[in-house]
Amino acid sequence: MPQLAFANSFWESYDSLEKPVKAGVRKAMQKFQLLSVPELHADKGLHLESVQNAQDTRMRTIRINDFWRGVVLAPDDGSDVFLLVNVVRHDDAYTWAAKRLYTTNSATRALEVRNVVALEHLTPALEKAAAVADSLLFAKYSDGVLRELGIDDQVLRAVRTIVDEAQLKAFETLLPEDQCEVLQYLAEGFGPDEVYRDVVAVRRPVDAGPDPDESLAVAIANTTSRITLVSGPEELTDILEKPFTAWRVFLHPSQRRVAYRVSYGGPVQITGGPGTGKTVAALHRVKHLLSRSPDTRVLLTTYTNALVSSLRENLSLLVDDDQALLGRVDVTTVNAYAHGVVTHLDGRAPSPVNDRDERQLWQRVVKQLGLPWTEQFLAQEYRNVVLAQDLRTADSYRSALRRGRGSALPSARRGQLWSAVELFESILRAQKVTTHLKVCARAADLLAGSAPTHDHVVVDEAQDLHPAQWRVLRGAVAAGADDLFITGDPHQRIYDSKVSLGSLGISVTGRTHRLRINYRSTEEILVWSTGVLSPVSVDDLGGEGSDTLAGYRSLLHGRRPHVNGYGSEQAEVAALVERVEDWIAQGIRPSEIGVCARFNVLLDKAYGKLAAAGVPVVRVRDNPGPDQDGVRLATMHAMKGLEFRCVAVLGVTAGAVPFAREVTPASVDALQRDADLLRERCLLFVACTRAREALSVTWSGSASSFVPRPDQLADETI
Ligand SMILES: Nc1ncnc2c1ncn2[C@@H]1O[C@H](COP(=O)(O)OP(=O)(O)OP(=O)(O)O)[C@@H](O)[C@H]1O
Repeated sequence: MPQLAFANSFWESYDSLEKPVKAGVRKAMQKFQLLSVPELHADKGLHLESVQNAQDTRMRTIRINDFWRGVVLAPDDGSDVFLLVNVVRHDDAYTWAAKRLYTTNSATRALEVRNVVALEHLTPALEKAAAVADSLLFAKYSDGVLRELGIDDQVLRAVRTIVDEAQLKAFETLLPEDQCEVLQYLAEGFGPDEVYRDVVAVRRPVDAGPDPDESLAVAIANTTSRITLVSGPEELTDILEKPFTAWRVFLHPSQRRVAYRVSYGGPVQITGGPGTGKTVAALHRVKHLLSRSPDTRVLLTTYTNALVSSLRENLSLLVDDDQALLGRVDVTTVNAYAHGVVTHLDGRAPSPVNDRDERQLWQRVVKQLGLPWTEQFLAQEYRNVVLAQDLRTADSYRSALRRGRGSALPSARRGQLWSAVELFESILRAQKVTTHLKVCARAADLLAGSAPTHDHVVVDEAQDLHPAQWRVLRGAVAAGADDLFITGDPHQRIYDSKVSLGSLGISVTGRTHRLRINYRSTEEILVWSTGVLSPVSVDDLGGEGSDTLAGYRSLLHGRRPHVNGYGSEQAEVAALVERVEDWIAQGIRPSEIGVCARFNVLLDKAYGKLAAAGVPVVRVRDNPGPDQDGVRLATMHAMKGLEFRCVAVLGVTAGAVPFAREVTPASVDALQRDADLLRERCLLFVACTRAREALSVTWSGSASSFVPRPDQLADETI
């Protein structure tokens, strides 16, 4: 019996097919499970036929129905795996198939595909232009070096014509995948050794022999990041009937390497820009950890309740709803976990106040003691120094290094400030309430005196955790191998937390990894959004240095973001309604559209106008389930971790982004002011990077200074 495999190009086309065509695909695929190879060739219904003038003699098409054909790569070397590569409209199928050539990469040994006709056609003319060009992008790499990295003759010829990154980009859809990735890394300035390590070594089978020309079946088996092999009829039905979620099956080698490494000696940190699949890597790690032993317990944390729900759903998808496995994972926010620990071990549930009440309490303290500071300053000092360093006495506060604070506090002043802390805490006690961070501090104390609750902790959205929350996580698991798996992006820090992981007993030295390929947004959206952050640098996740987005890119392309100012808020909202209606008219479901703003006031207006135009709308804070219809409305903060096909960011005005009230005046604390401004900038970055295909950024009056000017952006977005 033959075997069947599916290429990622197939899934891209399959997902958008109409139901009857999908049924036709399923019927055709079943034949590959039932018939022998000669029977397949003879089957009238399947009509497996070769393609005229095909560059790859193994190309065949099969009949799906009168209008659609499947494109299949059939083995001609005695091996028996058929690869379904695409489903294309009847008339286009033959031309599509005729131009493609599948080859085995000499370095990675994976199967790759190129548009061989386009490459042959373009190269000679480009060679002429290259002969008189001032410089060539890959001139400093010898043929030998490039060949070591898997570049073959035809690609090498094309490579020698490339003058700049824009030309490389134009080649991207034509080049074989692994070779293209090698070239992209080299173009980004990574050295050949790094590229070998990150692109080749992670794919190359450990037992790769000297001969790269093995059978098609072997090459297919080597291509796990782009091809799925189906083992039997049940698996076939299963994967063709469920909505295909590529992330469950195809991991980039860099994702697979971090998620499925058998064991780490201690805490491990995975960073990467928005949409690089950090959450996906965290979910696969949980799956791996669960498989290690039948009674392992895993704590999986994220930042908001909305993200907890989506993590639960996705984990359930990943482990095929296996309740025995799911029963061994606690998915929660750190605050909710800490609350549970305190309730359980103290025997009563704490009552944390919300941020607004906490501010009011500080106001009361300022008034009562006649202090020279604002309530904002005190709240920040309490959060960023006292709770961050877990200072419990006046003496420890007096001698503490106030890292990140820009205002000097001499000893006498510190005494005065400490009396404010004491008064604040005594009011909390008198009212029998507490704060979320104090619940965390209590939980960490309790955990220190009891057994760890879990065998492994996996932390997603780690960038915003406060040291008090890290202490809880540290206490949830015994220090040692595979204790903490941490994913986060310091460019998406939108709350005021500074941490030094090392000082909290979480040393990731030698165990840090970075993901660079964005699977969510188009390159056009990424380039624009990274322009928001380009004037600044951010601290890394562990608080030991700075982080960068070098090498961060997307393989997807689309339209440039729509960026526009309006004369009034009314005009801006009216334009939003039109835009949303336009997206819906293009076939985008309302639930695939996200609309966000800095404040609820503007969202309320957008809600009213959209609803009045007959567009279904829901608020993200009302936790709509995945099946609930309606455009999603959320504040920028609530957009964290979410994604939508289309995103409109409203109200990006000079007065709202940054929001002056959230920015500490320089006269109060200059360092805090810088941190606040950075946080506001990151907030806009987070909001914009939620978009998959279309992004609109608008304002009324004057634009936020964070909106990149055209001259601050790379060429292709202008
Ligand atoms: N290997 C993959 N193949 C296909 N799609 C993927 C892959 N990895 C991630 N994705 C998709 O890319 C999108 C972003 O992934 P994910 O949410 O894990 O990124 P992230 O790095 O956690 O993002 P953010 O930091 O912005 O929250 C999701 O739609 C996810 O399904």
